Amino acid sequence: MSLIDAHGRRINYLRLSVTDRCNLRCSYCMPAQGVKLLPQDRVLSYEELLRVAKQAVAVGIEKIRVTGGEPLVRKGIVPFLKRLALIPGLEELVLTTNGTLLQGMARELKDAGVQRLNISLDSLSPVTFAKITRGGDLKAALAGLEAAERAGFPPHKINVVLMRGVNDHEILDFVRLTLERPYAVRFIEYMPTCQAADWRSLCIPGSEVLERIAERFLIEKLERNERSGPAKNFRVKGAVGSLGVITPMTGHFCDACNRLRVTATGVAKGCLLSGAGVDLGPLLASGDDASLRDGIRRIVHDKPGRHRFDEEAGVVAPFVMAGIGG
Ligand SMILES: Nc1nc2c(ncn2[C@@H]2O[C@H](COP(=O)(O)OP(=O)(O)OP(=O)(O)O)[C@@H](O)[C@H]2O)c(=O)[nH]1
Ligand SMILES: C[S@@+](CC[C@H](N)C(=O)[O-])C[C@H]1O[C@@H](n2cnc3c(N)ncnc32)[C@H](O)[C@@H]1O
Ligand code: SF4
Ligand code: SF4
Repeated sequence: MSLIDAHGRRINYLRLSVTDRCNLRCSYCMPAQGVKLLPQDRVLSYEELLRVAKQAVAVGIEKIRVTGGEPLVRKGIVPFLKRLALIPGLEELVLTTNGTLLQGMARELKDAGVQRLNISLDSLSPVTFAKITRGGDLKAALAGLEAAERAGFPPHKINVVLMRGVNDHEILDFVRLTLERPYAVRFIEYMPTCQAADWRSLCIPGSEVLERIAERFLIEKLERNERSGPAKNFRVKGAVGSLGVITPMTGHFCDACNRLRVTATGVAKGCLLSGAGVDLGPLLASGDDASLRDGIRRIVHDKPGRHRFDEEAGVVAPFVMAGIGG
C-alpha cells in the first residue's frame, strides 16, 4: 500500500504531535508573551493518536516521528510509545525532543522501542542557551544527550536553528563538536513562523553557513542516503560526526517532500508552511476507520506542491511551531 500525492510524491512519513506544551520557550518557536495553551480536552487522547497512527500505517506510512511541543512532558508518553512501536507495518519510530528530560527517561524510551532521537540544541554556551530558550538549563540538555548515548541510541541528529547575532558565533564550535563526537549537527534556517519584524536579518542562508565553515575547515559533501531527510550533509575531513544544512527558506526541498503532519488537536496538515489543514475530529468521532483512512488519503492527495511562505509572509497567519511539531 502506498500513498502518492497529486504531484507524484510518495508520502511515507508522519510527524505526530502529542502536545502543544513545552518546558522551554524558544524565541524562534514561540512569541515572547507565550502562547495560550490548548484546553486538555482539545488534545487528542492516546487512544485517538493510536487510531490515527494505525490507519496512517495501514494506508502507507512507514515512519512516525513523535514531536510536540515537548513530547516528553506529556504524562504517559512512554506506554504510548510502546504501543505505537507495536503497530504492524511501522518500520521506524523516532522522536524529536529538546533533550532536557532525557536524563531520567532515555533508557525507558529505548526500551519502549524508540529507534532514534533528534535533539534541538541551539547553543553550547549556558548564557546563550538560556537566552534562546528563555530560561532553559544547558546542563540538563547536555546531560540528556549523554544519557541517551549511554542508553544505546544511535548517534543523535542535533538541530541548531541559527539566528544572526544570536548564536551564529557558535557555528564553528558546533563543527568542532563533530570532530570528536559522532553527532549529525544540522544548521536550520530560521523560518519566520512568528513573523518577527526582523526575520529577514535573523535568517542565515545555508550557503553562507557552509562558506563560513569552509573558511576554517576542509569539508566534503556526503552522498544522500535514506537518513538524510531534508538536510544537505557534509563532513570535516577526519571527523567522526557530520554537519548539514536544512534550508527551508533559501532552497526548499518540497519536490522530495514525503511528510504528513497531525497536530496535537488532530488537524492533519499536508504542508508545514501552509495554513490549510483538515480536522480529523469528526472522522475520529464517527468510529469508522475506513472513513479515517479515506480522510488521510484525501489530505495526502491535496498536499501542496511546495510552500510559498516567503512570498506569502504578509498574508499567512503567524503560527507557533510548538502547535504543529516542526
Ligand atoms: N519547511 C520544512 N521544514 C522542515 C520539514 N521537515 C523538517 N523541517 C525543518 O527541519 C527541522 C528538523 O526536523 P526534525 O524533527 O529533526 O526531523 P527531520 O530532519 O525531518 O528528521 P529525519 O526524520 O531524521 O529526516 C524541523 O524542525 C524544521 O525546522 C518540512 O517538511 N518542511
Ligand atoms: C517545535 S519543536 C518540537 C520538538 C521539541 N520540543 C524540540 O524542540 O526538538 C521541533 C523542531 O522545530 C524547530 N523549529 C521551531 N521553530 C522554528 C523556526 N521558527 N524555524 C526553524 N525551525 C524551527 C525546532 O528547532 C525543533 O527542531
Ligand atoms: S522548539 Fe521545541 S523546545 Fe523550543 S519552545 Fe518549541 S517546542 Fe519547546
Ligand atoms: S514546506 Fe511543505 S511541501 Fe515543502 S518540504 Fe515542508 S512540508 Fe513539504
